[in-house]
Amino acid sequence: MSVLDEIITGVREDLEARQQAVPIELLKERAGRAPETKDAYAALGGDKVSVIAEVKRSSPSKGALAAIADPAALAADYEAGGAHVISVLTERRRFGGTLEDLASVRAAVDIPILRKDFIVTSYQLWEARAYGADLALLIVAALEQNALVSLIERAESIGLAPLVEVHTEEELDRALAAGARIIGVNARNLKTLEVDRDVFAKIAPKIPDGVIKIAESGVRGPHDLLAYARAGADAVLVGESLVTGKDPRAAVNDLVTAGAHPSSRQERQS
Ligand SMILES: O=P(O)(O)OC[C@@H](O)[C@@H](O)c1c[nH]c2ccccc12
Repeated sequence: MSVLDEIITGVREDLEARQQAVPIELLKERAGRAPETKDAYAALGGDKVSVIAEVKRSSPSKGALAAIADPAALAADYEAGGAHVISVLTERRRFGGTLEDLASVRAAVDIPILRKDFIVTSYQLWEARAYGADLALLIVAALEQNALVSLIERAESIGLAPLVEVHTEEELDRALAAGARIIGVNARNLKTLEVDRDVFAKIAPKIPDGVIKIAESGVRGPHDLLAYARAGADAVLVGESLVTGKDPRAAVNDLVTAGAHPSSRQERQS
């Protein structure tokens, strides 16, 4: 079994317990009372390279990263540093996240929030909406094509922007065929956990104009953001280097400043 398969097996078990505890009708009611979602396309658009800052306690590759007793305070720091979107890991077993983290971050920031999890059923999209997310991650490697198509449609129909994650050209073709408008290229292979920062540059030229391109994983600082920007990234998604650093607000601000710098834009256009 690959790491991804193991994670999904655990996710399905936890999901079953939540489905027993909270019937979908109740979740839909709660989602219906949630405020309108924030515009993720606007937050990620424009000439700048946007920064998506992640709340992540641990990872399958590195184990414990940071305790993060107060995810809302961390997210508020990210926002104060200029982050454009916050990503909240809600997977419990390998990443140490919860839906309560999502709700408390929602109460603390005004920018759009991504629910980062291994979404395999629409129940999880309703959860995302009920707990305050504006975007939901859909991982192509974790989904059959018909499930991918229906989850994209369902997400959009309830006001969530789907961020569709790929790691190979074949997965990109599936994402595009399914109608993805925001595509994340993960430098980390979720089946082996290896990081290859060159994957973005290989895949990005095949993503059509008008589709938002996000480079995920492996950003250590402004240097990596600029390299991804030169390869065509509209945004970067950064976790580990922010949660393990001393000053997350300053670290986000350094990234945001690099992403706003005109020289990086000129390089991107040439
Ligand atoms: O911590 P990093 O290397 O900055 O990576 C962040 C993010 O890209 C990573 O957490 C991630 C990308 N896709 C995922 C899918 C599931 C879980 C986690 C992820």
